[in-house]
Amino acid sequence: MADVVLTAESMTSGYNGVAAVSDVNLTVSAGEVVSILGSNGAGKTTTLLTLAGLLPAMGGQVTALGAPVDHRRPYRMARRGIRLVPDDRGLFSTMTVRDHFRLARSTADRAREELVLDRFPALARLQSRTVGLLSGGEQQMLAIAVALLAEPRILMVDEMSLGLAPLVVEQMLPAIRDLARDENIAVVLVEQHVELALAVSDRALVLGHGRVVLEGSAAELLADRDRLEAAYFGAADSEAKQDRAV
Ligand SMILES: Nc1ncnc2c1ncn2[C@@H]1O[C@H](COP(=O)(O)OP(=O)(O)OP(=O)(O)O)[C@@H](O)[C@H]1O
Repeated sequence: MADVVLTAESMTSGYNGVAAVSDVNLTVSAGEVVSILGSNGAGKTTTLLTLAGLLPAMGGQVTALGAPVDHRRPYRMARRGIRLVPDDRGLFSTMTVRDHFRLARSTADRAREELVLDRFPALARLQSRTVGLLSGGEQQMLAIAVALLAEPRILMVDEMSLGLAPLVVEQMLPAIRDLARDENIAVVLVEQHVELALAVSDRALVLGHGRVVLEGSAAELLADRDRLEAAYFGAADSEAKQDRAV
């Protein structure tokens, strides 16, 4: 049986008591890549933050690595091996690449650092560069490298492709898939690049107005583009029609 490491059951969450996502069900196994897709405002980041324990669920249950996710103890979640790379990458712009590695050293030994640098050799050459002078792709590599130093069992990445050149995204997304397979990490991606995300994912779900409007294996979703587009754009279209009717 697949080693399920993350589950959401009827998960509802949002802000100031108002639900932004409702009734999300999800399971992710070790080594699997699952993408959360959907148009702007659909609820992707809210879902990811709730899965990571950074936002409280208003209803339902989230379980990670066999225990309920507890938003009141984010450090405990991190220690248990859950890492989120936020869409702003969570780096310090005036610190160097080496500083970021040093900061993470309490959780990483030298051998782990070598392994991570093998995956992103560009970072080895950029050790003394401050983050503010790195390209977007290099910053993204660093953000993921810092997360990997902690040997995560669940890695969540929010909009990895944000601000990156398409060619860089085409390199980085397969690197994430390889990571999941090689290190048996469960990966949850929030992505706007639907085709590229599906190309590296095992499964995906599409959110519309905070609800799951379509889900399936990446192969199934790619094989039925009409259905995928209807799910993806349907919510936005109906919203535009309502606006025009006013
Ligand atoms: N801090 C917040 N306070 C109140 N409402 C919020 C907050 N963050 C997001 N929202 C609202 O929750 C809904 C879902 O937002 P969310 O950021 O999860 O969507 P998304 O799918 O990630 O969007 P995008 O692709 O544009 O980043 C939106 O209506 C948004 O306005």
